[in-house]
Amino acid sequence: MTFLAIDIGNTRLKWAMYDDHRPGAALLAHGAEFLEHIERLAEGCWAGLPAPTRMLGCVVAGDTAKRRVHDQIELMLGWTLEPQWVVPSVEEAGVVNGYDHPSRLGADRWVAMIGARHQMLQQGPARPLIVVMVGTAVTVDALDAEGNFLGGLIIPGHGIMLRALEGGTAGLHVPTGEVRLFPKNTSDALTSGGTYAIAGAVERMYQHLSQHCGAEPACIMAGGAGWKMAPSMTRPFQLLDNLIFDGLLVMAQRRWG
Ligand SMILES: Nc1ncnc2c1ncn2[C@@H]1O[C@H](COP(=O)(O)OP(=O)(O)O)[C@@H](O)[C@H]1O
Ligand SMILES: CC(C)(COP(=O)(O)O)[C@@H](O)C(=O)NCCC(=O)O
Ligand SMILES: [K+]
Repeated sequence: MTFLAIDIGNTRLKWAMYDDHRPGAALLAHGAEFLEHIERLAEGCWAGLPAPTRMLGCVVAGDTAKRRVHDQIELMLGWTLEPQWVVPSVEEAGVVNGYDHPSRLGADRWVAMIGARHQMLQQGPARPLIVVMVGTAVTVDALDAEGNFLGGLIIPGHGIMLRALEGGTAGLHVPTGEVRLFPKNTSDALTSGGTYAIAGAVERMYQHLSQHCGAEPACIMAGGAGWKMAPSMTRPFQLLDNLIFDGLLVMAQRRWG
């Protein structure tokens, strides 16, 4: 009952193979490729893996990326699975989608919220919840204690912020700096500015949500650049490496039992 989980973001494809399609399944293998290297998967890290029985993925990088992954799956000898991709719905796994147009919500945000709520309920009582994903873009999503997704923020990630500033000015081409409370050079000013812009957005959402719910929210953070944010956060949070995969496992169990 091997299960392949795939998360195609705007920078990298992340994949993980589990021995079953349920939360708590054993991780057999995992990896990440930049999108320009998707064509390496079949001959590279997927070669020699056991054939997965099922596959569930989420993709925000567009249909071309999805088709390129289908091509890699077709190249795999003995793999006969039907790839399935998450489409955000009105309700799934105890999370209610409050977006104006539920299917226009990023599939990665939907999966991450379902994974995060499941994690929280494993650890203790239901609380309001903030889900932060620090990838190409940064998303800060809010759920009340009942599992209603109230809405969320989208802001540029570290890389996009820096490239936008470099592209829009003459004097901001500098190496990466350090995060400082009072930056005294351009490199540190840019690195600190980006980091505190993200931390500040999370702090604001924390205030909105605790005021709205009258309770202190839990905060779960994930994404390739999550570790960069960890020292600069203003509230308690939990950093989860496999949040999207956790969400895909919850959804897979509900689909296939
Ligand atoms: N080892 C790494 N490889 C790639 N990106 C990294 C790495 N460490 C940190 N990052 C940062 O993480 C971001 C990509 O994170 P990821 O979660 O893969 O994004 P996405 O889901 O949007 O593809 C990049 O913008 C980069 O700044
Ligand atoms: C906000 C995102 C670009 C984040 O993408 P990522 O940083 O994970 O590559 C993605 O979730 C997306 O394209 N969302 C669709 C629009 C929305 O969620 O409103
Ligand atoms: K992502």
